[in-house]
Amino acid sequence: MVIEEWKKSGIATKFPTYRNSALVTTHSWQKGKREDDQAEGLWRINDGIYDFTEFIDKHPGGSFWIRETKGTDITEAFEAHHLTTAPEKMIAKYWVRDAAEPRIYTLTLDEGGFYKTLKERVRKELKTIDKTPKRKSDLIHFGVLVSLFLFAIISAKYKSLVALILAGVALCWTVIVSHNYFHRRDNWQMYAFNLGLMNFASWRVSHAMSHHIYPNSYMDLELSMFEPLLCWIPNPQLKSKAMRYVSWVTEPVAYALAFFIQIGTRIFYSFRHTNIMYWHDLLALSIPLSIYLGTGGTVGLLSCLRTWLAMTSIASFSFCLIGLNAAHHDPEIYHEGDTNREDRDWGLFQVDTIIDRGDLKGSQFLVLTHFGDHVLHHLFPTLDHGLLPALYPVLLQTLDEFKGHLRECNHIEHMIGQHKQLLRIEPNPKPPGAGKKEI
Ligand code: HEM
Repeated sequence: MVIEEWKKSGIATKFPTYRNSALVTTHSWQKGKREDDQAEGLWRINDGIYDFTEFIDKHPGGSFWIRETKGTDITEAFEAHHLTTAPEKMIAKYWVRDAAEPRIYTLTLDEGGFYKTLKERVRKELKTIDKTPKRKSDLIHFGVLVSLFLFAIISAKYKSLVALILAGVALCWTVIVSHNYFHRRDNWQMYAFNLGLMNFASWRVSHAMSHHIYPNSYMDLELSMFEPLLCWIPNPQLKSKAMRYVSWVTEPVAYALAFFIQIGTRIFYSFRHTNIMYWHDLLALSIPLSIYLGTGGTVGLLSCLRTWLAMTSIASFSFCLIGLNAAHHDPEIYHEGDTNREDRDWGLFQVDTIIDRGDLKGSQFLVLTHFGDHVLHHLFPTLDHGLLPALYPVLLQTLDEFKGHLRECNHIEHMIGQHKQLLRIEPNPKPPGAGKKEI
């Protein structure tokens, strides 16, 4: 089949099927991936087909990861989620046959390449570094979680706008800090992510399996979910001239409604198509309930609901303001259609799709609440953010050896860059890493 020129991906030989669905959801992404991935109904790692059915409930990281990836190519996800060598040794037992067709993904994970070299060094480094920052992350998570409930109650009881804004910001931070936890084996902290009307299980697909593995490409669900409202891919087939400028106006509305749009889409899709709701979606209701009980029933139910919806909207706005301007969108950053780096290493591709927030470095609180240390987080998503700063020396050394660059800028620069990216339709002719802002 001939692929139209604009549909050619820089990281795969196929235009993803899910992009043709009427409504883009985690379910349509997974369904499309099963059709595209040449995994023969089982699990594919490199050119091998494996049957992990027996292992689903035994997986130390939780059954979700294996169950939800059945029928797909998990090569990069498998590599990025394990720092020990144990999983690699275990898979032989589940091998079924060699795959009939070549892999559709063209990024590499070669021995001696950037990612494998860095991972080996990180594995060694982790044996020696101080692990106490992990406990500090737990405390920060607990602190923002408790404060969101306290501010919500105070806001309803005293009709305080300041407390309402603080409740919204605390909710936004709780959601972002909980993201530190849902990338790992199951734990209680990840459930707090759902307080913002989004769902950690859904985000394990759209964020951990899609965005993290294939950032800024056609396979990145976190890009396609915003289209055509906001479109960062520099391609006139995807964004009309009007849409480029209109997006600057619609953007604040999209920010304020993003959390509601997510749950609305999931409810609609569950009714019309396949259920993608979970019991833990109900956790968000603990907020209005706590407001009601915390005010001793003196505030009416309607008022409790109003406070909850208002703080959720503030949280949604703050979340987008932070998240969409955190790392990935700037004309200097690789997006689908731009010129590729010659070295196709998966880890270098991650580095090329990110400019870190330099203004957050040094503060564990700011890093956790603002998606900081983003390059290292993309490369090693299961590591607590508190451990990442200790890994910069090996990262910088390895990047130097493989002609990669760690780039940094501050929040304002990211906001300007993100808006320029919304306007951009010309592919970047320069290979990644060749621009300014290197450190
Ligand atoms: C899509 C594929 C997979 C994903 C996304 C995944 C994800 C994860 C996660 C998140 C953890 C917990 C890490 C932590 O909290 O530190 C984990 C641990 C683990 N997984 Fe997987 N896993 C996958 C496939 C597999 C397979 C196929 C095997 C072996 C047959 C395996 C074996 C293990 C083992 C032994 C651990 C505990 C030791 C370690 O973290 O290295 N996983 N996995």
